Amino acid sequence: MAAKPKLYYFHGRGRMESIRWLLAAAGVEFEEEFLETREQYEKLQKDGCLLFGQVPLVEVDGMMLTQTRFNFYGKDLKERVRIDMYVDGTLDLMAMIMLAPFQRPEEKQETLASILQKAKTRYFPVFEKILKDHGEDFLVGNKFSWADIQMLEAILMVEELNASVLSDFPLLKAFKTRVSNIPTIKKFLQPGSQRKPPPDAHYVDLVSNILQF
Ligand SMILES: N[C@@H](CCC(=O)N[C@@H](CS)C(=O)NCC(=O)O)C(=O)O
Repeated sequence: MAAKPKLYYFHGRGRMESIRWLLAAAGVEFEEEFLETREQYEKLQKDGCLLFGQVPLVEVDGMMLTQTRFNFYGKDLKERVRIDMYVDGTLDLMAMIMLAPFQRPEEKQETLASILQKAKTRYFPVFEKILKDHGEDFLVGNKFSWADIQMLEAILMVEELNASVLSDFPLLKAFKTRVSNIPTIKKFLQPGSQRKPPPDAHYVDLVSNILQF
């Protein structure tokens, strides 16, 4: 049996969390090595594991993968293009939320308010309309895909900023319930899974120290 994929990242969400979501949704078990020191990060670099000198790093069957994306990936090119567009859109939204904790406290509140506004006016209306227009259960091809996994991750991140953010988006609300109840996802959402909590001050300090910014 092939060894479990091994994930190298900080003990927090960041850019690894979407990969954790994807593996969890696929029912793939994985191991994690958490970066706690600058030395661990430098060793990965010295050993040539980090193509662009960056984490996330995923080790699968002896291959060292960065820029990591896995497949839940549509039946043809047209579906894949749509999945890519939706994934990249939600990733832009999530990246803003991901980076906010690294800002100075006086900027942070303003940034979070602006992210929330963008979620409500730029991103969620698009996905609400997609669901309304095709009337299907999932975003692409009436089949559970990477776009759905990441949409749910994004919804939950935005709800951490404002719990009632979906009140004007009934189809997204129903989508959230539907996807959350897929058995592998349901398991990942339960306490004790490898899902990580929102970043706290300790996480922010740790990442800033290891990456030296
Ligand atoms: N496009 C890359 C971006 C990776 C990235 O920005 N990683 C950050 C940590 S979350 C990093 O390693 N920064 C160190 C650096 O760029 O020197 C991906 O998604 O994997």
